[in-house]
Amino acid sequence: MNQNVSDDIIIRVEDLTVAYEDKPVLWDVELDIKKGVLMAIVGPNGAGKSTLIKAMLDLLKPVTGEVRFYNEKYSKVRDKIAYVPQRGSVDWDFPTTVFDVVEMGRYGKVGWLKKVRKIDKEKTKEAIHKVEMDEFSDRQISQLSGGQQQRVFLARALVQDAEIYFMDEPFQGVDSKTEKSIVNILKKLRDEKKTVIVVHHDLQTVKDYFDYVTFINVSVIASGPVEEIFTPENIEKTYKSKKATQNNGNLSEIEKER
Ligand SMILES: Nc1ncnc2c1ncn2[C@@H]1O[C@H](COP(=O)(O)OP(=O)(O)OP(=O)(O)O)[C@@H](O)[C@H]1O
Repeated sequence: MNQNVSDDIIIRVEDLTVAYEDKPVLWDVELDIKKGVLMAIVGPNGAGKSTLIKAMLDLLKPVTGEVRFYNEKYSKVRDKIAYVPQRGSVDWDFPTTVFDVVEMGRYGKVGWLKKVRKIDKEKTKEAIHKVEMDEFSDRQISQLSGGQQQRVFLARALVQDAEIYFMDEPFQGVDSKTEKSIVNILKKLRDEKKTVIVVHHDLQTVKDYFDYVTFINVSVIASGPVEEIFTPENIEKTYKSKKATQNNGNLSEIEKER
């Protein structure tokens, strides 16, 4: 293999199969991701998009396969990786302020029991400013709109100064102004040579927002530059496949189908 090409690849997913109980939701996923891409992960409901991200971040144990970042296990490089989970996965009634939630993003750098330094406060303020939430800094998180919650999540990821960002549906439930400003932040990260991987729902905006796309429906259907891969054929293959909807079988039944 061309040395430069392989050097470019910073995330490698090999032969990844993930099941809940004995129901497989990802099957033999193979995926290479290059440094500096802004990539959408696209596929129908239940296709396994969130599961893929969670398995990559060691939040789920795969049946088979492995994921490597910079040729290392996730546990070795976790401080280089930031994750924005789905907004709905968090208890927004927890009594805490915007500033405190964003500052928590620094704990990976500070250590839980150490004192937050001046630099951490400054970085927190800077991230809140980037997502245009300055005036809400002292507000309780229970008193935010959906779009504002999403901005807080984003700031919490930005404050980590990571190299790789995973985001699970960052545009869900936000207005178009917030969506545009989030897209601008993602593009800026890409321009700074960060790698940004986003679970995304809206096929209409893939071409405008992203430069790489991965189509997934239980397995990877296609992955690569948007201009090459975002074709009607691949969209049809991904969305017409009944894999995700019919996939009620167990591991051995799926194996028979192959
Ligand atoms: N904790 C769980 N236990 C059992 N099954 C689960 C669990 N989480 C997800 N699933 C199932 O796994 C499949 C893939 O779910 P996943 O959330 O990864 O899909 P997705 O592509 O992100 O879907 P969506 O676009 O609807 O968010 C679905 O059939 C879902 O019902």
